[in-house]
This record gives sequence, structure tokens and C-alpha cells, in this order.
Amino acid sequence: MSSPKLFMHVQDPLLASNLLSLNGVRQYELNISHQNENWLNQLSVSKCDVALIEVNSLDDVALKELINSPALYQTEFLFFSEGEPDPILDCLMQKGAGFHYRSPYNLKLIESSLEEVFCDLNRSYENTNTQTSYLDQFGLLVGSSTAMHSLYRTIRKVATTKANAFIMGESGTGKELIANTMHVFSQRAEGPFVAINCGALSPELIDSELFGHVKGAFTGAHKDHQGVFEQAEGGTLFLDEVTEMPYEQQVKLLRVLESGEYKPVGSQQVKMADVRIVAATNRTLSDAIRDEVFREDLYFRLAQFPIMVPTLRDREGDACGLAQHFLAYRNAQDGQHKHFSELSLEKINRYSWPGNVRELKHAVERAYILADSVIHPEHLVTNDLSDQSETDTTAGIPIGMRLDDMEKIAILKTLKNNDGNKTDTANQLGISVKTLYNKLDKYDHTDFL
Ligand SMILES: Nc1ncnc2c1ncn2[C@@H]1O[C@H](COP(=O)(O)OP(=O)(O)OP(=O)(O)O)[C@@H](O)[C@H]1O
Repeated sequence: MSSPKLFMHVQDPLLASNLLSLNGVRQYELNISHQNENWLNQLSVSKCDVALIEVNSLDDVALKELINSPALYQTEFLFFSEGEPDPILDCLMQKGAGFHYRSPYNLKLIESSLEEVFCDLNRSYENTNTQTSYLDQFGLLVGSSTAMHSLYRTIRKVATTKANAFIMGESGTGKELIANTMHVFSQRAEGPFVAINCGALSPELIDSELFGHVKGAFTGAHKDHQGVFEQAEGGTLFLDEVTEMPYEQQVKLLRVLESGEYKPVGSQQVKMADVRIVAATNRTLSDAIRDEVFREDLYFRLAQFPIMVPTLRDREGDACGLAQHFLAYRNAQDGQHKHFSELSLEKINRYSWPGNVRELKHAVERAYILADSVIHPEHLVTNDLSDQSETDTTAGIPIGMRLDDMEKIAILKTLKNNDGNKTDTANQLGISVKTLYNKLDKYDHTDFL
């Protein structure tokens, strides 16, 4: 984030050193001019927000030029003079140039004026930043931290190979985005990218979801249905939460990976799969294998390239950057100018984000809905147990809140209360797990990008 800039053209050494010793001056990005003439040109080019100008050191020509210069309206001026009457300076003051301090100077007053101007400017810098994102982006991934840049390099290398990849990382770290980015950079980019959540598949329909079925294969199979292997033909199939797939189906998946062959349910026709598999889990794999939840042989088939995703707390600086990024996109979507207060940014920076980017994105979304124009810390509800703000902000529902926003808040709040457990959340909300997955998926994909 850039900070306000201060231009200084003061030739009296004592005054210059007095001004430079003020905290009010040092908090700006400084631009000091030593040229007697041409200072106005230098000021115009530097686009400084504040200018400290010693009038006695100037010739009248430059000062006269300032009367008609755009710089007069773009910059806040603090003039310093010995106090001789000066019609040009009077004219500038009439045009609203700013402050005129006469010798002897009261440094305390100057300091407080500069502080005030700095605060106002910072507020407007925050405002303009509500519309922009300043993080680097690779494919679909946003983040400027060293950890993310190292991940980008890995993805670029793996993407161009034919190997299957296994992405491991905590929930909400962006594993699906990584898989999608890998697809975008692969030679299969022209083909489809199909993502399924293995945890959301109903056990009765899982074979059909994976391999498809033919009409009449079972009651309710009124027409042929393409499974995900066929849908992803020529492209990439992303198996999210693969460790949640029932153990028996894992054997079938292993067979397809070994031979490339599969049969739709109810069909005798063998089909050949031409897909690249990218799988992901947020479980600790060694535990899942030890507890016989996940087959070790399947792991070795899938993990030709294991990729570890850094947690958000290991991506220094990215939490605030992503929050600004999400807010900028949300503002752009609704034509709004909402922005974070300094304290909210501090809160975002301090918190450990156990639910990673998803938790952050949802927190920004909720705050955006609840805040009028400034997002204060109490609008940012986190899983932090010491955070009491939730009761304050969501106890009363703002009048006129959209019904779909209310539904979103109810879902995210219940999910948070259940520590991310989707089955318990769906039960409490009275909806199916599949509906919950669909809604979360919609929030993940439509809100910001
Ligand atoms: N680096 C990132 N840049 C931008 N958005 C991100 C990033 N990482 C994650 N997101 C967003 O966070 C949300 C969660 O991401 P994603 O679904 O890819 O996480 P995941 O690791 O697959 O989660 P889970 O393990 O629960 O399936 C999505 O809305 C995604 O767009």
C-alpha cells in the first residue's frame, strides 16, 4: 500500500531541520527539492499530497505560476514566510491553497496540522484501495508470499507432465484452485476440468457418478448418464476429499488408474479413460492409511507428484492482501466503496485463520454484508474463541437485508459453530449434505472472482 507523499522546498537550514525533526513530517514519503527555480515543475511531476514551501526563498514568478497550476488543487500547501505582505500569497490563500505560517513558527501547531492532513489522506488512500488488489496472481491463485511463489513454481513444473498429482493441505487452502491452475497450464487446457467432491457422493450412486450408467441399469435410470471419467475426457478430473471415498470404490478407482478401463453401470462395453487425475485431501495421509480409511496402493498410484499446500498463516502478508483482494472484487460487483479500518486489518493480520482462505473469504463476505461503509473489527467474525463480536453484529438482522444474504450468514455461522463438520451443519439446518455442498460451492465460486 503506498503512503502519502510530502514535498519540501525550504532553504533556511534551521527551518528545514526543525521541520524534518517533526514526526508529522517523517511519516510521509519525503521528496526534498533543492532547486531554486523549477520547484513547481518538480512538485507537479512528483504528485505529492502535501507541500511545505518557504515563500521567502522563492522568486515571484514560480509563486505566480502556482496560481494557475493544477498542483494548487492537487496538493495541500503549508507556506512559511517572514510575514511581509505578499499579494501573490494572499491570492493563493484565497484560492484555498492551505496554511500560511508566519515567523516565529509554532512547531507544535505545524505538527498537529500535518498529523490531521496525514489522517485525512490516509483515509482517502484506504478508500481508493477498496477498488484494487495488490497481490500477485498465478493462474487462478492469488498471493505474493514466498510460500505461494514456491508453490507457483512447483505447479508450473508439474502441470506440463502427464503425471497424476496429489495435493495435500488443510481445508480451505485452495486445493481445488491449484488443481484447476494445473489444468490451465497443462497440455489438456483445451479439454474440460471436472471437479467432484468424493465426500459428497451418496454411497448408492457413487459408481454411477464416477463411471456413468446406461438406461435401465437400476430403478430410476431413465436415460444414459455420463460419469465424471467420461465428462472429463481429454481433460483433468479433480477428486477432492478422495480419502472420503468408500473403501470398496477405492479398489475400482485403482483399477481404472492401472488399466485406464472402466464400465458404466449396467453396460458390458469397456471404455478407455483419457483423463489426468489430480486428487486432494485435507486429512493427514499417514493416519488415513494406518486407520484403513484410505488404501496405500491407491495413494502411490495417485501421488506421482505430491504437492503440499502452505496454510494461510504460513503466507506472510497474504491474509491482509487477500482480504483487500476479495473486498475489491465485491465492491466492483456492487459498485460500492466499502473499506477496512486500520484495526480490522490488524485483526486480519493477527488472527491465525485455521479455516484458511475459505474462512477469510467468508469472513470478508459477512463483514461486507453487515458493514455500511467501513468494515470494523466487530464485523469480522472469526473462529477465535476470544472474539466476542459475533453476538454483537449478527444478533440483530439489518432491516432490508437480502434473503439470500441471510441464508448465507445462517449457513456460514452454523458451519463455523460445528467446526466445519458438514454433516452436522446440514442436519441442523434441515437440508441435505449435497444441498449444503452445492451452496458452499456456489459461495466459493461466485462471490468474488
Ligand atoms: N490463493 C487463493 N487465491 C484466491 N482465492 C483462493 C485462494 N485459495 C483459496 N481461495 C478461495 O478459497 C475458497 C476455498 O478454496 P478451495 O475450495 O480451493 O480450498 P480446498 O483446499 O480445496 O478446500 P477443501 O479441502 O475444504 O475442499 C475458494 O472460494 C477459493 O476460491
